[in-house]
Amino acid sequence: MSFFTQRSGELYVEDVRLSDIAAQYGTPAYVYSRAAFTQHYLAYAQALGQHPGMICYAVKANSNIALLNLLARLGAGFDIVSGGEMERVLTAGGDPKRIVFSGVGKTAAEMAKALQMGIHCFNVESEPELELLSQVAVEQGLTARVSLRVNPDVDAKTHPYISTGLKENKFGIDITRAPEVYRRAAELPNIDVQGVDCHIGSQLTELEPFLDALDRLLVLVDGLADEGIHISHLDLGGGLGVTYRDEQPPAVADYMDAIKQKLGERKLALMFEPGRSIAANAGVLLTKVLYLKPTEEHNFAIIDAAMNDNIRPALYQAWQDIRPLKERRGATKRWDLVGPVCETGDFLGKDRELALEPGDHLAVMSAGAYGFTMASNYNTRPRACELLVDGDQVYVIRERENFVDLIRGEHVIEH
Ligand SMILES: Cc1ncc(COP(=O)(O)O)c(C=O)c1O
Ligand SMILES: N[C@@H](CCCC[NH3+])C(=O)O
Repeated sequence: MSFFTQRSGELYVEDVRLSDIAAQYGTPAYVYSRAAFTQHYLAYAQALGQHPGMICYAVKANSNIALLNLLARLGAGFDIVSGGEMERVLTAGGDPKRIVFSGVGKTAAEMAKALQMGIHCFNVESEPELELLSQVAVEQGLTARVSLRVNPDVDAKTHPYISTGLKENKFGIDITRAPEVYRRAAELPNIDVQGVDCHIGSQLTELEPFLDALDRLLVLVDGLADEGIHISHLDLGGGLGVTYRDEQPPAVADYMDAIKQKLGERKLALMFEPGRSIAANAGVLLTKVLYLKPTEEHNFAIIDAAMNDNIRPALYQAWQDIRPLKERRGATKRWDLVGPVCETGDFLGKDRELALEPGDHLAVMSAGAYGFTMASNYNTRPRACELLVDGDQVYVIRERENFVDLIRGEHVIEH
């Protein structure tokens, strides 16, 4: 069910007309639906059901503290990749015992803080990281619960930039070397080996790569058990895809059922780290048409949102639907929707059949994940505001940046 609906030619989020939001708060603006976030998270929690485990929302997808707080209140855990994300989760009232810490470049300071907070597990991505974690844990007089993130060399069949489980990717420990590293982990001081972690990529639309990876993980888990190294949980990714255009990703319940079935008699808790499938279709980016500039080659519609607000089209040639907030009768044309940034790659959509006039408002759909979190200040553009809709209420969950925000911490030198 979508919480972004068309009623009498106007686009709504829950019970609020998006054109009213654009008029009141201005553009560009990210707008999220509380009901959508809730529903997408609960789909995972319900599919996990009574099976031991945790749904750890991947904070990188959308890290606004209001959203983290909503998820924390629903009982979510969190997958973080930096000390900054940990601070966000804690500020939002997340339970440190429900945090897993992923990422290839954790620093000693980040490890120490995470140990002090008593996080659930470190997903360790290399041998030197494992050695450092042990040292830091000894210094702190604490024990680090760990999973090793193994790289199963499985093709996730997604965009190469968001594939993470191939040998050539920087992520994880080659699965063929994993037993050796587990042996080392088992003998290191202040390290408690708990899990096997695997993440093969994002925006996966087929079950097969997940299940192929799981087969390889289970061979590893069984082999380790034979050596007396007992694994109590699996942390499984990649990320289920979403429908941006016509993709048909598996349903969360089917995905999880298939995984549970493969476990057979093994008593393994299950952890998941979904980001996109919770956040993407819970948000849109509102923008306004500034100018129409038809040329011999292209019809450019210059809009007030740009690649600094949403870099996905520029970075991955990602396609996101672009819809008018009010349907306009009249002749349509194929428009390239381009932003004000001085880059040829600054577009949010190309060849979109729309009837446009200057001043019209548009929504870039499916923008709740990897939208605001990847935004920048390029061209000294303030980052957009973020708004959360709950029924007929609109809440400002992040104010639009101003010039003072943009130069904070900069200094001119005296001579
Ligand atoms: C380790 C890890 N966990 C979780 C995620 C979130 O993935 P997604 O947004 O596809 O659900 C990613 C991103 O690919 C990741 O690398
Ligand atoms: N930022 C990417 C996904 C990266 C997933 C994180 N490993 C996107 O927008 O599709």
